[in-house]
Amino acid sequence: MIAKNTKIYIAGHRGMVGAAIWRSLEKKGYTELIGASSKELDLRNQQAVREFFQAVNPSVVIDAAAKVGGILANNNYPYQFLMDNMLIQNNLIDISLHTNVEKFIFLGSSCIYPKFAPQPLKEEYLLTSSLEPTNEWYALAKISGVKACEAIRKQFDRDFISLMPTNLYGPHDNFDLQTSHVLPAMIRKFHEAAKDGHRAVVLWGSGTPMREFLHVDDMADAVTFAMENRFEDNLYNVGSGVDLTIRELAELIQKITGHQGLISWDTSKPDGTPRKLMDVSKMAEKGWKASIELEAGIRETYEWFLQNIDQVKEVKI
Ligand SMILES: NC(=O)C1=CN([C@@H]2O[C@H](COP(=O)(O)OP(=O)(O)OC[C@H]3O[C@@H](n4cnc5c(N)ncnc54)[C@H](OP(=O)(O)O)[C@@H]3O)[C@@H](O)[C@H]2O)C=CC1
Ligand SMILES: C[C@H]1O[C@H](OP(=O)(O)OP(=O)(O)OC[C@H]2O[C@@H](n3cnc4c(=O)[nH]c(N)nc43)[C@H](O)[C@@H]2O)[C@@H](O)[C@@H](O)C1=O
Repeated sequence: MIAKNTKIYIAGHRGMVGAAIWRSLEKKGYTELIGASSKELDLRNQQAVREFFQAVNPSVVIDAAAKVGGILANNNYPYQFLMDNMLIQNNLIDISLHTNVEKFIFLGSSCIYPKFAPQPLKEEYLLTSSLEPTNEWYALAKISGVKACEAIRKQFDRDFISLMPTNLYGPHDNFDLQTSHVLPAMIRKFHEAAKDGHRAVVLWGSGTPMREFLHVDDMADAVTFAMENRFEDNLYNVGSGVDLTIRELAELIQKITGHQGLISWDTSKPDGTPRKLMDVSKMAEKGWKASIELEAGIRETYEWFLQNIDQVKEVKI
């Protein structure tokens, strides 16, 4: 049982996931939420992180801060995706081990699993064969974060755990067409093409890869659940357990946005992993499952996009 006045530091609280975790914890009555923007605290700076922890002394740390992007950004900026993520997570994990942090939640990604692993992806498939090249840098950083938390559990018996989210979407996503993930990119592309006389929309790759999507409010709910319950293992997948092809996703978003033009596929862009459906039975056994259905979640995200169209986030690397 965690007291409602426990000091909870959400690293990356202005990001899509961090903001959703903040909303979820606030709704549940937690009163001592702590956040700092990257301008206020650059988590790559170890000394600054130490001073921040000395000042705020959190009991719970949720690491939702990372260099994040879609397939092209991952492929184009391997060094930043590897190094920024290792620096951020290493500083947070190490200072949390050496201070009074009682619970640490690390967020990884489904891309940590091997490119051709059997489907659905079970937690035990980690490190059984090679990674997908477009995001192996990011995946390696995330794997080292998972292993650091596992080492701390094993050696010091501290409650450090890792949640592996599938592809996420929702309010406050990144809508920059060069750096975003596929779902916000499609919302923007179809919306703008519909407004522009229903011109053709150009999408990337072949359209055949399959992806699983989870609404960020479900993700935040899973993080809150993991914070409030003791988990015996280190690693838990978090997903909806359902996937579809990129082409099917395009048709769904085309319908939701009312676009009536053609779709063409730019096959000079990478497809990435052919499929990465999570096995979510371990979280289900603990008592958590997703509740937001994909079409309803995209409709809500599209509404949010329309209402925030002049100020949607566009992340540059
Ligand atoms: N989006 C997705 O589909 C998925 C996300 N995840 C994981 O979820 C977590 C959150 O992702 P998401 O919310 O989508 O990403 P966002 O890009 O929306 O948010 C990332 C946050 O990290 C912060 N941040 C980045 N670099 C630094 C830094 N050097 N110092 C301090 N803060 C920094 C940013 O702070 P600021 O805004 O102040 O600059 C931002 O708030 C990440 O760990 C990601 O790997 C996992 C799977 C899928
Ligand atoms: C969450 C996950 O996200 C990344 O992996 P990804 O799932 O491959 O990323 P994505 O969402 O950008 O693409 C999914 C699929 O969709 C296709 N696609 C079509 N048209 C557009 C398009 O317009 N934009 C984008 N971005 N993709 C498109 C694209 O070609 C690909 O086949 C990781 O690098 C890593 O960061 C990670 O962990």
